[in-house]
Amino acid sequence: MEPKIVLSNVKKAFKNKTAVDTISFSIHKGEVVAILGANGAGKTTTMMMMLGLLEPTSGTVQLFGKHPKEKYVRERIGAMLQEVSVIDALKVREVIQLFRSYYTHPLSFEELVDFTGFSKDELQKRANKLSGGQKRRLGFALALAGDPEVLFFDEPTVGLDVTSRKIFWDTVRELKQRGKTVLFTTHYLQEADDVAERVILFHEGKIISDGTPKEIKTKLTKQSISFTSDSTIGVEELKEIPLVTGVFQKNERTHVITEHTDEVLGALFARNLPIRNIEIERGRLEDAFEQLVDKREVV
Ligand SMILES: Nc1ncnc2c1ncn2[C@@H]1O[C@H](COP(=O)(O)OP(=O)(O)OP(=O)(O)O)[C@@H](O)[C@H]1O
Repeated sequence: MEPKIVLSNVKKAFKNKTAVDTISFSIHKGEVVAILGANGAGKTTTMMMMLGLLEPTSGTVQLFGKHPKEKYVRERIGAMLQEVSVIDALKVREVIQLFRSYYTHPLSFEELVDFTGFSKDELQKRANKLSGGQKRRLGFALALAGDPEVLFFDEPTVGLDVTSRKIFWDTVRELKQRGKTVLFTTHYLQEADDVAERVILFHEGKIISDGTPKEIKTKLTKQSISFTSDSTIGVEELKEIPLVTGVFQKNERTHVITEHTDEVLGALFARNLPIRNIEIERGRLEDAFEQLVDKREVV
């Protein structure tokens, strides 16, 4: 089956800044994909190019085999961006109905309300009276209004309380069940791990990893032995221990990365190093992420 989204060697440069640097990936029907990265990594710029709101400096973006701006594409995608601007003078109910009217086969009003959890009172509120979280939920309803095949969410849960977050992710799971393709950006590692089956990791405009959360974890988070020490232990000394693949310091703890914890632990003791509070950790996406992007990593 043809991929729904194809980016080929896409680059976006602003005046003196390359926001996205020659990236390529394809996304197929039914995938739920997280674009993960720290602030400024290029996630939003990439999403804007997929939506046809920004043109790449070079390379191509195709949705359904076409340019993102084509009507065929517009009718099949829905998006919720960081800034939700709504028509202030209308009530929530009216905005939702208005958006439904733009599409040939919209989702039913009841379904949209159900998905976004709006109460009767909230539906009567004017859009300009909504809280940040409510606005976001309205943005979600509007993204879904046309019953799109592909959905884009830029930092969807920023500003949502715990309950709204849960409603949102439950809905994304439901959308997946219905065969929808979902792309979302986040810098919450936990969200990517919980919800996405594929994580594309961005760092300084480049893709530095693309795989399942599990693949990322096994690829990157070798086991790590961490400890504290009263006296400074030279990084070089630790790096010299056989089977050690990395050493970094974080929150007063020294982390030694290895796939062979037993042997390395043995070597640490054999050297009589003054280490305390030893912990062995494995495979947290959080750590994988830090290992990838954190300049503090020494090896
Ligand atoms: N219109 C613009 N003009 C100049 N530089 C820009 C523009 N838009 C984005 N940038 C820069 O490009 C880089 C990537 O920005 P982008 O918004 O895509 O990152 P992001 O990963 O989405 O981050 P965030 O989570 O903060 O939204 C940043 O350094 C940003 O300052």
